[in-house]
Amino acid sequence: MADLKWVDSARLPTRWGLFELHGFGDEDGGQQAVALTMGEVSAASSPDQTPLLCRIHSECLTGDAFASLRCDCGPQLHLALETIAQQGTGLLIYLPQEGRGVGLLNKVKAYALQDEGLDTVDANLRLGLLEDAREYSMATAMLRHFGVRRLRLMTNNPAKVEAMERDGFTVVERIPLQVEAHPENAGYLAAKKLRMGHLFDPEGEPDTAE
Ligand SMILES: Nc1nc2c(ncn2[C@@H]2O[C@H](COP(=O)(O)OP(=O)(O)OP(=O)(O)O)[C@@H](O)[C@H]2O)c(=O)[nH]1
Ligand SMILES: [Zn+2]
Repeated sequence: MADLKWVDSARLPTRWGLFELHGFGDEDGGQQAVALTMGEVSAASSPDQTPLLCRIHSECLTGDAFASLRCDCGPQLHLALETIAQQGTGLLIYLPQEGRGVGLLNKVKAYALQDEGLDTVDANLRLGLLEDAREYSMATAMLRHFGVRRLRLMTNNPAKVEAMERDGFTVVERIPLQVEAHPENAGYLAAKKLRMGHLFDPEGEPDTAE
């Protein structure tokens, strides 16, 4: 369970517009994370609170920073920020849970196994790791800081919706975050759909089914 506290906030101009960057950390500095907001996100925790457009993004160094085509993370991150900017209000939480929570070096090992033919799930299992080791207590701590209870969550992953609901948040709407597929990530996207239950079409058409 994360005991995250707000540390400070600063302006963050981006190509999509001006965001505010909020830093959070625990007492001993062992856990750190940031969130970006645009517009007025804090609201009273009333049952009829206007739901907030949110993205809870899992860190992916290769996709987010190096524009890797092995996954869809970089374009999803950019699309989420663009969508928030278009709507004028929203929150992006950037969680330090590289490699679905198994860490950067394990992800490199998993990629090496995938280069030999395993899919993204079997590669983790072969390494003795969970297929998805993420937990969302840092995200829920940040949502509570902002007073957000009701979300319009940008994700293709039903497990993320369930995790938020389990923690007492209401996901009023799941907004698909589907980006263009490439030959390099087609297998990865198909594995996420078939083996991890992600709600999207690997051919490229958004799947809005709940
Ligand atoms: N272990 C492992 N992690 C991966 C792999 N490819 C991407 N990741 C990590 O997966 C995380 C992103 O998860 P995804 O499964 O792509 O998507 P999601 O966050 O569950 O769902 P969306 O909300 O729709 O993006 C990031 O932390 C990536 O670093 C892989 O092949 N193996
Ligand atoms: Zn990625």
